[in-house]
Amino acid sequence: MTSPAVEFRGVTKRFPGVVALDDVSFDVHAGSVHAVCGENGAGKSTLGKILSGIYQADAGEVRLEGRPVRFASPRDALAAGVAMVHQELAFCENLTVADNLCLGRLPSRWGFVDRGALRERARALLGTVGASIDPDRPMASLGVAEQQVVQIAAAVGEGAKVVVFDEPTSSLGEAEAANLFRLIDELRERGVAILYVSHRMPEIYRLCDTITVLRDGRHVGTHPTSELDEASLVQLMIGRRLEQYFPAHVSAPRGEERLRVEGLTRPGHFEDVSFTLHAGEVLGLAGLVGAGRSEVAETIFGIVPAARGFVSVRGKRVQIAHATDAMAHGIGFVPEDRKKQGLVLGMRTRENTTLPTLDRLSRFGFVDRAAERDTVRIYFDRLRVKATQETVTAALSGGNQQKIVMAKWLAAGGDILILDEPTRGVDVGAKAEIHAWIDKLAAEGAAVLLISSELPELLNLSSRVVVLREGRVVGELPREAASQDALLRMMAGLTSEAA
Ligand SMILES: Nc1ncnc2c1ncn2[C@@H]1O[C@H](COP(=O)(O)OP(=O)(O)OP(=O)(O)O)[C@@H](O)[C@H]1O
Repeated sequence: MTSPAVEFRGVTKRFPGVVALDDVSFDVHAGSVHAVCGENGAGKSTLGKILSGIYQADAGEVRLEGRPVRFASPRDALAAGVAMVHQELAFCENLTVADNLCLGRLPSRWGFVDRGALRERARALLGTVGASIDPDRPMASLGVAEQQVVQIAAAVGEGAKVVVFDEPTSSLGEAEAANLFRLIDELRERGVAILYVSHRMPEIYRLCDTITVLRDGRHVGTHPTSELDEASLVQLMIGRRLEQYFPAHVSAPRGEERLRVEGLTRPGHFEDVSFTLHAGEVLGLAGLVGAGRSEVAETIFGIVPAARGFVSVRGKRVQIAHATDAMAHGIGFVPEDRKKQGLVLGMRTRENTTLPTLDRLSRFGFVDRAAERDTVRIYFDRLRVKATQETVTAALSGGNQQKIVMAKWLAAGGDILILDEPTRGVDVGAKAEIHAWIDKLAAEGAAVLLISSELPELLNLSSRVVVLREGRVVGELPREAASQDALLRMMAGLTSEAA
């Protein structure tokens, strides 16, 4: 019998104060897509990083086709046939697509790089994954989906036998995700073994043949997908049953107008955007990637000013030139890109959580540390943040960082909340908690503007959905009329522009 493509044997990895992986053993087979599931901080990314040479295990062994391997770097792993597809730019940004695809084996003639041959090789590689990206484009000009396609082409070009994907769809729209799934199916057909880390249930069930669950760094089971239904999977991950993903709505009558946006325009990003947001409602903002949703949110919060248009808060026109102006008007903002806008990664989790709240927690100019700790404890417990209050935020897993951004704005208690992809990268238990929280906030009178690429999330939580396409508002649907299909058609421009 042939050996499995990958065998993890007793793999253990410690970071200061935490055992990220504790004696993990399981096999991954060639020609299969193998999901790795678990709560935030369970050790999923760490496992992928050990396999692809970014981290080294403290104990245990990884075997590739039966042979023990120990990679000192991603380059080592790639040479042995293991590639990782990253969410963030993993390439040299200022080089072209072709340079990046052929790094390490640049074709040369008489001592010079042969640009023509380079371009041809890159084009051929991109062709193998059905992509028609111009090889001369600088990497930095590519969107996330295109960058991933280039990474997959590079992996195929290197003859990778194992490819690790870590939450690859978290920044993709529906169409881009569908394209990625097609490519992953093709990799499987070629006999590649795929390790697939994700929190998104539908895609795990769409793609994966086998599911491994980690909890607190320990292996709690490996099962064929066909033998593990969703409820059992969730129970394995979080150690308890989860009754519902979406809360039963606590209905709140629509109250006074809190926010009005009129003719808001940032040329090249969005044009003439108008809507109102009322107390007690969750207003969904839908659109494809690039439709301008996040840009509108950033402008309302004062991160990038508008060229034209007005914002009114509680019936009065206001000038919001900086985030501090927005906060003074009771606006809170959970941004899409937590690393750039949501968190100071070098700070402790406690400090990040109470940044907007320090005034309230201070007396005579001194922060009341006990009150600060109590506040933080409440939100960390409810969101089940897996870190101490003193942990440096950079050391947290991605999902736990997202929970800190949520905790920060929930603690700040503004009555207008803009949430841009609030559950991105968050595990299923905390996701349900955040959903219930959004619903409760609205029931208690907050006005919530919700941006989410996960349509079920948007549809279940919003009382109305405004649709943006190419920077313009193209329609509005009340909850009763907003089906996934109707929204997708509107987002893609396949329907009349009815309001
Ligand atoms: N470089 C690091 N330094 C210190 N601690 C780390 C580091 N990387 C990970 N950890 C810790 O190891 C544990 C596992 O993290 P890991 O990123 O593997 O989790 P995960 O399952 O991928 O979570 P998520 O779903 O949130 O991405 C966490 O407690 C995390 O804080």
